[in-house]
Amino acid sequence: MTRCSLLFVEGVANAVSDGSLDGIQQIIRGVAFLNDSTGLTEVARKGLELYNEYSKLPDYDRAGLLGTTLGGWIYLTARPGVLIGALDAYVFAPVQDLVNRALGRRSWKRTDFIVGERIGEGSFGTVFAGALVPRGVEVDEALGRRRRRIEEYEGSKSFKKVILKKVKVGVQGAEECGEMEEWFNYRMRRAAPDACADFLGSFTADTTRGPFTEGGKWLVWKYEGDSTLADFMKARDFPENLGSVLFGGTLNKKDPLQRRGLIIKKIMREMITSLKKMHSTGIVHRDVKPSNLVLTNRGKLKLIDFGAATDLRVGKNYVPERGMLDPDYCPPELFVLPEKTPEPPPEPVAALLSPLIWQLNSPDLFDMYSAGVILLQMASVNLRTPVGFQSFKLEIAEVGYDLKKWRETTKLRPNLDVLDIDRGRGWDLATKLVCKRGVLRRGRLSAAAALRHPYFLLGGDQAATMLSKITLSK
Ligand SMILES: Nc1ncnc2c1ncn2[C@@H]1O[C@H](COP(=O)(O)OP(=O)(O)OP(=O)(O)O)[C@@H](O)[C@H]1O
Repeated sequence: MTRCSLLFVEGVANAVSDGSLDGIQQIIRGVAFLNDSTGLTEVARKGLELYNEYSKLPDYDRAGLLGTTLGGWIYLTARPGVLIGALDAYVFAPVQDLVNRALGRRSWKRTDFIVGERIGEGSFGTVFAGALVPRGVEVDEALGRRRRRIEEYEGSKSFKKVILKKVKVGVQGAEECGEMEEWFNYRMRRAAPDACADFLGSFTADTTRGPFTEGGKWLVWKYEGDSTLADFMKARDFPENLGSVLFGGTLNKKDPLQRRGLIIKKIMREMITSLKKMHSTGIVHRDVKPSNLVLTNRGKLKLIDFGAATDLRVGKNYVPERGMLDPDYCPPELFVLPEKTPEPPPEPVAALLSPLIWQLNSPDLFDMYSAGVILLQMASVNLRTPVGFQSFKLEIAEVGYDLKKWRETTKLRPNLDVLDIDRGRGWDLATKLVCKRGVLRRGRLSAAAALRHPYFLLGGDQAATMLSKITLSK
């Protein structure tokens, strides 16, 4: 073992100090020696043989091979990550499936849930609040009592509130959208679980009774919170109404403008951090808006509604010329990829091409425009009214999506003081998100670049969050 470590250390030192190939050979020998001593020699021997073959090559060929391997590695690990994508598809997804089965998450049935009030309806599904029936409890299936029954269970130990989405039956395309949303939720749960609502799985109704239709599919999430960002934004006291959820009482002594600034900054940081995680795995949400950001009781913003999302790592849910569902937050380019981009090829080919597509088109910038519009809306009450928002859309289009020009010419007289504090860093960020793309389809900040913007650097929101945590834990 000591000899093996010595070989290793020497090898690494040589390889690092003079970049010598002998150093690498020495490392392999170290592995071989270790394996010898444990009886597992084969892999290291093969490595050594390969290396010997490689070192016999003329210098020119060696450099070529090294260059190709390095280039291949960079390509395969570049965004959106072909290599990690292959691991995800062939290793992580089957493992997730096994774990779900073991935990019973994939084998839900109709009688596991109590369906409560209807809280929303989209184009392909109807959303209900509900609860998981506590273990060992028989559900009384009498209709009309369901809503009351949720509250009846509320005090019980294993009570768990859920959100149920009923995929519409007999509506064209609804079934396909349901399948897509399920696929994206599983994918997001593997890639960025803290960025989205906790997806519990799905079930198919076995009979037609109450809200259930035989054969109809239902998707289930953990109930993350009572309100979305849109609900908070509708209130007159926004953003103050989020102060205690996000920071406890730590902002109480601050100047009101500074307080509003910190709340908005924290929301932006949460939203853009989630977008960064999602984009780094190749997914573009395509429907980022306040009503698709749910606020948990712990003050975390989570993304919901992946019905319009597209995974450009494998071309999932990408249909050329299909735009965004909600035109209010849609960027001027309308589509994530140029309209002439063809239908995606089969998944493995699409995956291999994805770094190229990503580098050429930066599809993630699509969501970043929506994030910028949300920032403006949070900053100015005039842009939160339906009439004001519609006027904003017309005015910004008229000035070619140049936000600075819009501010000089707008008739809305928006109060954007909260973006002007701290030497106008918030306003500067807004101008770099709400803009047209340049000639190379760039020019708008990506999520990673936005988080490096001075607006977020040394952000007082982080200090206040820490302070609120310390205060709470006392
Ligand atoms: N996990 C969750 N926790 C709490 N509330 C949720 C959750 N998921 C969804 N909701 C609530 O349900 C509403 C509708 O959900 P969702 O946006 O997924 O459905 P939809 O059918 O696409 O509706 P829409 O087209 O109106 O967006 C959300 O606005 C939110 O209020």
